[in-house]
Amino acid sequence: MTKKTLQVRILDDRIGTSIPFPEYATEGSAGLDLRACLKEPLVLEPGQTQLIPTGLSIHIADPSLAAMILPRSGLGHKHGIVLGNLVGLIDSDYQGELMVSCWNRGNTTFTVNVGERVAQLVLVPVVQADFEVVDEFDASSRGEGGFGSTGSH
Ligand SMILES: O=c1ccn([C@H]2C[C@H](O)[C@@H](COP(=O)(O)OP(=O)(O)OP(=O)(O)O)O2)c(=O)[nH]1
Ligand SMILES: [Mg+2]
Repeated sequence: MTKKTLQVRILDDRIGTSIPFPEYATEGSAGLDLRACLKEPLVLEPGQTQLIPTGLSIHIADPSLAAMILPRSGLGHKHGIVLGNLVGLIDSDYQGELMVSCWNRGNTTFTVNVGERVAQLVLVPVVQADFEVVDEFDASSRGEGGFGSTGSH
């Protein structure tokens, strides 16, 4: 396991009191659940998308890292609550509030309660590319085949 110390700012004084500070739910958890730092419950009608504040900002600072905001499987599978941007990518130089775009892709109304865990944050390694422009690539066994070129079995 790699551990990393991240700077975090608490932007809402309910974080750490009535709304728990994010934590890894188990020793093996990859994600930290992000909670809806709302003033009041938010009703999401089918098809609606709302940007939900988390009350937190992080500064990853290290360009070899990023954070991803991913849906929670229970909310997504059972209630159709996923992310309006499908996946959120947090740049290492972003210092603003972590925001979660919640999309009700289901066909029933869903109420997001104050402090509810709406998504999860995963820290991931990043490699920035230096592009070397070439005329041709060394041959590979796949070549230009894609989009099902290897068949369906
Ligand atoms: O779910 C998300 C996605 C992004 N962000 C923040 C962090 C990220 O670093 C910044 C910009 O995100 P992105 O680059 O994906 O959005 P953009 O539409 O390209 O905006 P920008 O022009 O600011 O880069 O917005 C969030 O808080 N939540
Ligand atoms: Mg961008």
